[in-house]
Amino acid sequence: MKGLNETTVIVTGGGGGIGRAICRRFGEEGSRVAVLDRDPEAAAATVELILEAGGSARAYAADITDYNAIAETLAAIETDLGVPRVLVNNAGFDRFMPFLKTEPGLWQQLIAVNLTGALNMHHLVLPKMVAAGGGKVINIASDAARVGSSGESVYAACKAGLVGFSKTVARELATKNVCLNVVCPGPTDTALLKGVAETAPNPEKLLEAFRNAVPMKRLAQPEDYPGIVALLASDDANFITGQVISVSGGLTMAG
Ligand SMILES: NC(=O)c1ccc[n+]([C@@H]2O[C@H](COP(=O)([O-])OP(=O)(O)OC[C@H]3O[C@@H](n4cnc5c(N)ncnc54)[C@H](O)[C@@H]3O)[C@@H](O)[C@H]2O)c1
Ligand SMILES: CC(C)C1=CC=C(C(=O)O)[C@@H](O)[C@H]1O
Repeated sequence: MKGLNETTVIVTGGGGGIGRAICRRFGEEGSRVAVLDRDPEAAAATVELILEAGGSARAYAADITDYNAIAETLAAIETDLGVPRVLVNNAGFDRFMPFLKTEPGLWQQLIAVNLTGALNMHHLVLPKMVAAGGGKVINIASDAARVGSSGESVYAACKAGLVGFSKTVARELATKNVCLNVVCPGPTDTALLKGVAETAPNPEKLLEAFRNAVPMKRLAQPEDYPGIVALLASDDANFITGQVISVSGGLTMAG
């Protein structure tokens, strides 16, 4: 893809299922990949895979909910790899529970990671992109934000918030050559979905219901996402901003 070779790319949650697949793709494109994750071993394992394949990557252990820690981590990334031109906000987590059974403590945890964490990343990275003359942000939200998902109310609210936030900042920075777009996965075969399913009374029944809700009748695999993320990060997408794209086998068909 145009414009990704020797470009500095940050992927949050780069040690997880979808994040790792995205990191590997940027490695293949010749980007310098900053694999940011609160799980140091997971981040290191992703870096190992990229290096083995001949790419360039470094691991950064940091929690996106901690503004000051992220500021320090970004300073280190800039020193090691250069100013980021691409940011993929992918870190996220969920607990599956009907809203009336949830407690405010869980809401705060979900909001901290899925919404405030992404705000922290934007607030600290976007000024660098503006100063450098441009950049690309790809936010990984969820089809739960677009069609709703029983048991994921607060998570869905955070992801819908991320969609509205992305469109708004896309407008604010449109003349600064900074493009923000959103990719919405549907149910995907990763640790996050397994964790969600395990908290349901009948995990296999829930996974079957997810499969049946998808017109293409399968769960997504992490490898379903890197193509669209790389495209949106590339120079081929220089006139695309504020868009929301579902990659979910037809679960959401939005005009
Ligand atoms: N798996 C699905 O069904 C599904 C569906 C729709 C959207 N998504 C979204 O896709 C993204 C990736 O999910 P996944 O399925 O690969 O999950 P995953 O659990 O496999 O990976 C998530 C990664 O994020 C990291 N992380 C979590 N909180 C963090 C924090 N505070 N700071 C830094 N790192 C943190 C975890 O350590 C993990 O490595 C998430 O935003 C998720 O909401 C997933
Ligand atoms: C809409 C639905 C079947 C769905 C979308 C997204 C998810 C997510 O984890 O973000 C899924 O768990 C699932 O609920």
